[in-house]
Amino acid sequence: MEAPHRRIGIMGGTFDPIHNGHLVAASEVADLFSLDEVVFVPTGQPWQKDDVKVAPAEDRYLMTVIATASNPRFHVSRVDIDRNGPTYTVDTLRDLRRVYGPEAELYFITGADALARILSWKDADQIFTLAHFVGVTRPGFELSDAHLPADTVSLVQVPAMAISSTDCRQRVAAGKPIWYLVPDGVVQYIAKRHLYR
Ligand SMILES: Nc1ncnc2c1ncn2[C@@H]1O[C@H](COP(=O)(O)OP(=O)(O)OP(=O)(O)O)[C@@H](O)[C@H]1O
Ligand SMILES: O=C(O)c1ccc[n+]([C@@H]2O[C@H](COP(=O)([O-])O)[C@@H](O)[C@H]2O)c1
Repeated sequence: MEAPHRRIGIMGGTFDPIHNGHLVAASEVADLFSLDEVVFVPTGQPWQKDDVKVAPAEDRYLMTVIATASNPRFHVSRVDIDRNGPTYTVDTLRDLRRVYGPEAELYFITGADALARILSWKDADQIFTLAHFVGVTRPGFELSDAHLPADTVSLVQVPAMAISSTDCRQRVAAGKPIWYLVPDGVVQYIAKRHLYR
């Protein structure tokens, strides 16, 4: 009997830093869609965040590795940080298709805020042909697919985590704790590397 196609979740993000909202969303989608694995893909140059100071890609990559290390189904890909130039999801999906092969089923996970802006992404008309998209709820944002082509996106509810990377960075800058908003190893990595001060 033929082996079933592998189902791969893709969680793209700037992860500056990665927080428990990202991890809960990935874990919940993995369960709901019976994913074999979820690959976290830190951005190289997030062009829509050009006006924001972003931590070095290697720091964001290492924090993502630390945060996902204990979950055997979670992996981290360097495709976006190793590609030169601005990060476009159309490139991410093509690169990961090469990694996982033609038979793999790809599920790209986005929060409600990212999904709302998705038509501003490069080659937005093509990205929906390269993966299935899963939009997840996020406190403070409305989850909708009314602006998107039919049957390309699934909308799912995930446990509400009112956490953002922006808030984590601001808390560190203000000397406030980020324990339990991000994994312990990420708190320690941020302190060790003096990030966000
Ligand atoms: N608390 C959350 N719940 C659900 N999805 C989230 C949450 N935080 C981020 N996401 C989603 O994770 C992906 C990556 O997000 P990103 O790394 O930009 O984090 P962020 O918290 O939105 O960062 P920032 O505050 O710096 O903009 C996006 O699709 C985003 O919508
Ligand atoms: O392809 C694009 O043009 C594009 C524009 C903005 C964001 N994205 C992707 O959306 C994901 C979340 O991005 P961000 O900036 O909210 O951290 C991440 O995988 C980005 O590469 C993609």
